[in-house]
Amino acid sequence: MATLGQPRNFRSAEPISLHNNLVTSVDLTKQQRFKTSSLAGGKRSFEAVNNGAAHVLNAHPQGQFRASKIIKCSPDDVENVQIYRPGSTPSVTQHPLLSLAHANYNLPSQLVRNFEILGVRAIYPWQSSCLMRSGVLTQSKNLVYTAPTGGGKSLVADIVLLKKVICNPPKKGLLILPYVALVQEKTKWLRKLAEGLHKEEPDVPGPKLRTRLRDVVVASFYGGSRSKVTWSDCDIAVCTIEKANMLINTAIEEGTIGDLGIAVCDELHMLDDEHRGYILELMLTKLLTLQLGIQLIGMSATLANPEVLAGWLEAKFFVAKYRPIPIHEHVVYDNAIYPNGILGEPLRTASQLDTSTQRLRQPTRRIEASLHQEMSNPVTNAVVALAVEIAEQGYGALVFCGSRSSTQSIAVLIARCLHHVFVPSSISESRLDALTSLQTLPGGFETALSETVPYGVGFHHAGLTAEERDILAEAYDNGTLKVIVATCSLAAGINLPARRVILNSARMGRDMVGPAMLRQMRGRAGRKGKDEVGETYLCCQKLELEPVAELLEAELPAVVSCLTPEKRGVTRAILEVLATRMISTYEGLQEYVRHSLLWHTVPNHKMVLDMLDAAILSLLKDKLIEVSDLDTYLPTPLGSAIVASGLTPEAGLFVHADLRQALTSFVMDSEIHLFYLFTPIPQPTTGMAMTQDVSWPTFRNLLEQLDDSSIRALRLIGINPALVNRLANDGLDNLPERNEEELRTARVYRRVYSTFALRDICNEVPINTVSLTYNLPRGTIQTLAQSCHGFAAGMIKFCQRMAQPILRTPPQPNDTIISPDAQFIAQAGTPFHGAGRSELSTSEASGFSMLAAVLEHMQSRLYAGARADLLEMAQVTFVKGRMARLLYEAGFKSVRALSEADAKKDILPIMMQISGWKLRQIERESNNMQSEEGDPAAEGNVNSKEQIYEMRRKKLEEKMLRKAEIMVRSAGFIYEREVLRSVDLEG
Ligand SMILES: Nc1ncnc2c1ncn2[C@@H]1O[C@H](COP(=O)(O)OP(=O)(O)OP(=O)(O)O)[C@@H](O)[C@H]1O
Repeated sequence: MATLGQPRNFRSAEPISLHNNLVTSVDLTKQQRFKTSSLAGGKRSFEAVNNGAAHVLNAHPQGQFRASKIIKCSPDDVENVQIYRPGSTPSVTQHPLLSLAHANYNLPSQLVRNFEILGVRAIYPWQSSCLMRSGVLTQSKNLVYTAPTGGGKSLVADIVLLKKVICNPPKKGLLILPYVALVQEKTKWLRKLAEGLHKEEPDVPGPKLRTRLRDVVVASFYGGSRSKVTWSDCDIAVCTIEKANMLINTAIEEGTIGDLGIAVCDELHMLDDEHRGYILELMLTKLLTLQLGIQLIGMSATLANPEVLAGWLEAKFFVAKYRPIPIHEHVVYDNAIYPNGILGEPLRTASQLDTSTQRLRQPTRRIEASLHQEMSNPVTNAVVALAVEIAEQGYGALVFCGSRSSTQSIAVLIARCLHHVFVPSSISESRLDALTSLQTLPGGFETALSETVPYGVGFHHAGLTAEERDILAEAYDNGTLKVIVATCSLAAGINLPARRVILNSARMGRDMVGPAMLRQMRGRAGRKGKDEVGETYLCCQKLELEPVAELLEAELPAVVSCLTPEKRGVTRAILEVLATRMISTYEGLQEYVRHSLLWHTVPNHKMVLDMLDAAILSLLKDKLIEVSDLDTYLPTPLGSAIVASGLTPEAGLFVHADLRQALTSFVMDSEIHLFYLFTPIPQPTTGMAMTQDVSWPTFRNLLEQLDDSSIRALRLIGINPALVNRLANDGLDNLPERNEEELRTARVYRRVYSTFALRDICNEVPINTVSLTYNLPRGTIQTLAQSCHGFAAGMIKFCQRMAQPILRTPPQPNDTIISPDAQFIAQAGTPFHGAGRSELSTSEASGFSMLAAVLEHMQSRLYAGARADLLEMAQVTFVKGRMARLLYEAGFKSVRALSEADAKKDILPIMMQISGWKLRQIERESNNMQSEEGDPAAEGNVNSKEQIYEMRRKKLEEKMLRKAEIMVRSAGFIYEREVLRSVDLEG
């Protein structure tokens, strides 16, 4: 007989006993005893609901929609997750080194306390060995390490990073992560860990050394971030890969790179990511080449060759196999569940299932076929049944789907099956709260969520806005939602309470997921501190068994360099080190490539040196670098502008051509030309928006609505309205992209299409309308607006650099060797040679300076999403686009006026006006809820639809009032700041 630990939320207070370890999830759910007063309906017992369902399955399709039952069929059934025992971890009394307070770690006591507050009372033995044995904490050695997902890797890096930054006051730390969501999550976590921690730093310079204590500042840096914190203001910068590279470039150029004490790179396997891995490599190679003693830490759960990467990073390496919560894996097909690896042998091939031992052929459980048309597909039937089963027990399920549309449809099915599950009123209220938060988002919300969230189900994909995704992820994290159906956007590194991870097929889009992604997805199950049990179910069609079995057995591929000629090459890397003035000689460049992963993994070093020569030549040809009179390499203003704005050389040349054209014939009487210059150029790394297909009929309609000067601007940019007309009439999808010229043309048309969407956002068109007009998801539109913000900042920098003369530092004594090819070019007297040649004419430089000023003005409009007259107001929290306009029209034309407003009397009515459509939605939903649950009178204390509506309207009003109060306070702060600034200026 086994007993359960204290269950969460839905569970009875009494531990439930399991007979012979065979009690099923359904049995457990039947034993649930809790009183509820659900907003949605009556108080029928589980049995009543369940039995009733059998008889009237199709009579009330909405109310009686049921997930299929899962039935035990093997005596070895260990499916009931409750009987799994998490592996035990030795205690601090057994092993004193497992306490972070141990003198060997020499950590500030406040840091140890903060870890304890966050649930880390003892570290795992492998974490302790990794910290001590590698000398990483005591001797600042570089380290590459790997441990299974959820094995506690981040914690090791957190300790090293924080210790380094706190105990070496002048030093800063950099934490590099691949995704914005991870950057945000990690920033919050590190801020909690750094609470109450101080750095000692010199107070006033002088003969007497006086010090003061200063808080540790953790800041995040990512494209589209609105944070004003700079590198110099923070101690720990948590960044995406691209932002980290830009910070490092700036620090090298400004001579402050010596302040960097440690760089931690999480998800190190991203090195071989097709689009972004090479940036990680060229960045780490810079830090290695500098030889400044910057400590490098790299980690990942999916590294096949950590020793190679450790060799490259001059690091110790450490491999851990420990996972505090083991994951129990299953394969599901044809409505049958098979364990993978848990009953002995893992599943090696598909045929093994049919021909091998009885033990493996026999599924442990079966899922009844569904009578519902919507679940006739066995994969859908299994996914829904498995998710509903665990949600009914009160635990979290994370379901991964291959496409955005399937996340939504599966979530709706799961939610329909959960209609009958009763939940405590506190939970149903927090679900309604989450729904209200979604409904009050200024960018609108995905209405299908109102079918799922009240039943504890959400879906999550890149088509939703960031705010929607945040609300859903938070609601799932705090137990309000029990199921999240997501694309792989939620796969990497995220810490969520998923007891059960379910894969709705092993495909993401058209392709099979790779072994690394599969591990990442499955690794979301059973995370310490979030849940004590983890299990995964990979559901597939029978036809797919062979590739699925291969996938399950596949070894992780070795991480390789993306700087090879057939991938990204070394041109960008070489331009960056020259443009930041880190290197100026051929010898220096050779030294740089010798520090690359490419050099460490490609046996043919001559090939790497040839690549270097080819890159130098191509940069010279494109006039991005030049050879000085002293035979060193220098960046041209263009090369320097490209690096400062974070572009690739190729994208930089494209932008430069556009900007030069804008200088010669800028159409000032239309905004379209300016918006075009702010639209990120279509390339894979700039996000989904750039790769979307153009709807030619929409393009034609948009052109037809333009005035003459806008058409003139577009013609100058390269748009031919007759061609758009033809494409729209012929019903063609895309322009051909067979050669350079065609590629450029297609790029210009796609970019202009995005420009229209951007113009609409800045002209206060609601995001919903923009989404409908361009047939793009709201999340994509939001990503476009956000990436434009970063791109615009890059364009301004680009123009400023083009307007600045390049500072020429005197060469060092040994800085005289240039590559043989470059020498040849120099001797042949090509126009690339000689200082000053590439400097721009004064008129061109002042043209760029003017352009920078104009772009700077437009950047504020982009930021605000509002027209020029509303810019001041749009600085206020929650005042964006349409809200700014309504306040303006109601007489609040300045920040000062808003700061003096009465939140309840003046602002709340305006906010409720904006929420008119939300009220209508609430009304519709209240009607539905009431009618779905039958006759309220018969059910006793069920709320009437008016009561439901009124309750939700009040909630909405309360929420709006809170927002209005924040708005007025924020206006007050801004006004005060302005007054202080003007006093300063006068002073
Ligand atoms: N020693 C510990 N004691 C208690 N909880 C821990 C310990 N180490 C890590 N955890 C917790 O375990 C969870 C997973 O840890 P962490 O995120 O560090 O794993 P990871 O190996 O980096 O995972 P992934 O590869 O999936 O990103 C977190 O909630 C973390 O706080």
